[in-house]
Amino acid sequence: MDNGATPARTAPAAVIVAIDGPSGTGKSSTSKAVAAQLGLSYLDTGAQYRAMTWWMITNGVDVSDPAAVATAAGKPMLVSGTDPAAPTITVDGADASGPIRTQEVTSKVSAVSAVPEVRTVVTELQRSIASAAGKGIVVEGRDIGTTVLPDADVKVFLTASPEARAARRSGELKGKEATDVAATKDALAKRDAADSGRKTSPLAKAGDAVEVDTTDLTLQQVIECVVTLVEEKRAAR
Ligand SMILES: Nc1ncnc2c1ncn2[C@@H]1O[C@H](COP(=O)(O)OP(=O)(O)OP(=O)(O)O)[C@@H](O)[C@H]1O
Ligand SMILES: Nc1ccn([C@H]2C[C@H](O)[C@@H](COP(=O)(O)O)O2)c(=O)n1
Repeated sequence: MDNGATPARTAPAAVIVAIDGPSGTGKSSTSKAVAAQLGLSYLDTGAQYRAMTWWMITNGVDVSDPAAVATAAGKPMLVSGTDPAAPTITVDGADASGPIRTQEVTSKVSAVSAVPEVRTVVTELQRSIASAAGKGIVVEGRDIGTTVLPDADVKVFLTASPEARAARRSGELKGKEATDVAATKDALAKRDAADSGRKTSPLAKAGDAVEVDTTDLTLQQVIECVVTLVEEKRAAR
């Protein structure tokens, strides 16, 4: 600009970050912290599938019957709040953040989320939330980089050894439900097998995702790694 005028400042383009991986690899903790640090929105897509499952259970839908689940898939109204400091999820206006974390929902969510009609409804919702996030968003789940947001700017696939994941989860559950590491490891393995083995958008690493093994990393190190990937991407634009 050579006319002496101050160049107009343009807002940085929205950045879309997809974080996928098996259960207990640190997706939620990492995604929330990265979003908060970078001023982005945050979406927990697992919470949406859990909310759908909770609605099915409380409305008497037989979750072992894919046809019944498919018929009901469009009925609940799911709303996700995307503030990383206080993410929320409501179903038909009711706060579902507590009920979706019960053992019953955890044991049934893989069956419900395997039903293609459920995935169609939830995927559409996820895309509309991502496209409305003005500054950008960190979206975590199982199929974000492969299916929901295949054009995401940054894709990360988190992994960790089964032992590390079970130990992390057992630590969380102490005094509440199960505390047995072996049982937790078993339950995680079962859920991962179901999530990876389903036909429609299974848990998978996108070809262009950066894989980060978090087994021997602290949560802070994982957060820094993802923040760096996002900053590098922004700098290269
Ligand atoms: N790198 C890490 N080192 C140690 N503990 C960690 C690390 N990352 C996450 N954790 C802890 O592990 C537990 C599981 O993490 P988190 O809920 O973020 O995983 P997740 O991948 O989102 O799991 P899920 O898919 O089941 O929701 C939490 O208690 C979290 O604090
Ligand atoms: N994008 C996603 C996110 C989650 N799911 C399913 C599979 C998980 O077992 C379940 C609960 O997720 P979590 O809260 O453990 O992250 O939801 C999926 O199919 N696709």
